[in-house]
Amino acid sequence: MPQLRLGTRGSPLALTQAHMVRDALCARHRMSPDDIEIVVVRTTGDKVQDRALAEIGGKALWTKELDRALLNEEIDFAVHSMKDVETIRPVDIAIAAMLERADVRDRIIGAESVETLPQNARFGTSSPRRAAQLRYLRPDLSILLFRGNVDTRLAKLAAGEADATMLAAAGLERLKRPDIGRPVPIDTMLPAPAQGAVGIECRAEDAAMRDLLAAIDHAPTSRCVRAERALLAALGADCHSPVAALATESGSSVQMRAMLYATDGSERVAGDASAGIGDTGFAGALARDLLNRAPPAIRSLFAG
Ligand SMILES: NCc1[nH]cc(CCC(=O)O)c1CC(=O)O
Repeated sequence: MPQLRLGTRGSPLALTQAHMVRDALCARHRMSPDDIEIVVVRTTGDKVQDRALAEIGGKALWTKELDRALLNEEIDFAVHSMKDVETIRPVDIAIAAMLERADVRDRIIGAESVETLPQNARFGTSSPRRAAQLRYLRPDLSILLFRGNVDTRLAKLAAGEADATMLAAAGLERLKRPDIGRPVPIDTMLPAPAQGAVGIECRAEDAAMRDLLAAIDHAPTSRCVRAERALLAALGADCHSPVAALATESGSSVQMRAMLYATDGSERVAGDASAGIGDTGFAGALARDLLNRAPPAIRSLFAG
């Protein structure tokens, strides 16, 4: 009899991540996999595949249905790619743990590098961040809307719908396809905030669940991803904003690099900051610094 119900989206990547979380809990708490039932919940983002996400309007495309299942006690905890989790969460839902972050880079598929893409190549992506970064570096490219899960996008590429695309290395690794494409250096494409991190949420009041999950939390990942999310919050940004940010820890300090782009990639503003580990204010300060220096075309994108 399963005692805990784990909610997840049904994509192959989401299911893989759900199994990683189940394995981590079993290893840590000496539970058996039979104790954790995996419950697939279909989200709006899964149902609507043919339009740009920004166009669908509405928020919480990847989480709303899972949030509802959590609050209705149909599931006890939910697994997400932290990159897809809204900046502002319902107060009665807690991000209780994160697994150790994987490779944070993007991988380019269909070309060796951004620099060596043929002139005027067709680049498939539906990420406003990737589109803006590519337009900034390579204004000649034509950017095409490319949605769907990892396999769908690879199939579209194979069918010649675009010359190249980009996917997160973390997703490819978890799907056991780590050799597809080439990694793009961080200096060329700074990743999305929270890229590569898997997060686990539960009801804020569920102290027993929070304790179980806290035991599998990877603290450096949690701190870095929370700092990146604090930057987004201070910017008034969400996962559809053309923002790149990466926090990393070394020794007793944390560094963050961040970039804001104009949607058309015509301009960008970059900044970095460092602080002692555990500093909670430095990301907000970096956000304000970026907004102060941002040209109007960028500042107008952010509500912060
Ligand atoms: N927005 C889709 C999404 N959300 C998380 C990942 C990959 C895994 C991760 O970054 O943690 C992806 C696919 C991609 O960007 O290639």
